[in-house]
Amino acid sequence: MAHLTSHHTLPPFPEDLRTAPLVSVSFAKLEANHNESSSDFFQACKELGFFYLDFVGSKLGETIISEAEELNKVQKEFFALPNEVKDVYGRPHLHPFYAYRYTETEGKDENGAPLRNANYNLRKDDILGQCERLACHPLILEHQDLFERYIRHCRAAVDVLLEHLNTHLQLPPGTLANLHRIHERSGDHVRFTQNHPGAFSEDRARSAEHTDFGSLTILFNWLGGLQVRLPVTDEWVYVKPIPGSCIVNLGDAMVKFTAGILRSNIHRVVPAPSTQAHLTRNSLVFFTRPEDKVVLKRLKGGIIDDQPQSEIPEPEMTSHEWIMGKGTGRLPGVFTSKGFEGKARNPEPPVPVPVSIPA
Ligand SMILES: O=C(O)CCC(=O)C(=O)O
Ligand SMILES: [Fe+2]
Repeated sequence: MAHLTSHHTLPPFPEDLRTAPLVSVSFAKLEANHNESSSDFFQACKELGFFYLDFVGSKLGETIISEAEELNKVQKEFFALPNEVKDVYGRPHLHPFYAYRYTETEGKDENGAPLRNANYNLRKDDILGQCERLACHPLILEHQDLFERYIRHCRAAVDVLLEHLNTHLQLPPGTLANLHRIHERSGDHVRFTQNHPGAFSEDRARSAEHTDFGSLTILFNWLGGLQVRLPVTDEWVYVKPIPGSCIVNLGDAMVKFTAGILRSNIHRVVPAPSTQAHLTRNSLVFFTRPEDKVVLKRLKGGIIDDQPQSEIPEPEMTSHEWIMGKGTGRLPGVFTSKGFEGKARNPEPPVPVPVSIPA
């Protein structure tokens, strides 16, 4: 059988490693409104906030997989460019968040320059022509059509998930969809990421701990290195990449909308494990966020109304304010279902210093 993905070209994820018990949900079954799959999906959104979305057998899903493989090639090409070329599209001069950013590692390239762990955030509204476009590298423009298709397809998949959530939460029809209309300005974006091999460092791992701050994240990775902290034991465990599936996780906005019914789980990226540790690691992330103007607060209706009221009043922020605050370090700490955690532990330096890269 032809391989849908390039995972088989890489050394396998180690067999003996403890991994996170992510449930696998068939996207084709969700598209067909299969009841049991929909219940499994909702359970996973409440309990761990992370699950595999198996795209095999879905036309849309398999299209997304092949586009992710194409974009993975594009990102490798981008990161291989000379640093001074990438720096043109860097933060903060381009944009405080939708830009290229990096941290230097101890490793050196063939010219003796420090190797960089980096990411490059590319805004949905730039790619779909919904705002004045930020400058981007010509490679991005060359693949305009691929980016556009990828964003529209990921968004179509996200819309299916939002619809199932809406039903389980017993919200009036279209409530979540109306907070995430693709043609409205939002912080949705594609992220390229690259990390070079390096020894595990407790400090670095800790500074990488984060929750995603939007609604739903569609993540493709090819090597291990992603870890989630298990809700009950607080143990950090690896998430094994599965060919044909993406990893979906929920972000802070979904916790706020549902007064804590849904979970935005803490996670981090550490060096790839043993058999894969010598390889440079890439991941491709599509973040969905609520529309910029949406105020992040509990929604009214359905089973959310049965949730207890929070005793500590939280400041109400728009989605845009929340993203920019979290994305640029003005809102330090990790947001969990209990509120902010570890504020003092992870103070992200303010721009323009290159920073470690939370979502
Ligand atoms: O690289 C990964 O596997 C996860 C990346 C991630 O969590 C993020 O960019 O928010
Ligand atoms: Fe993340």
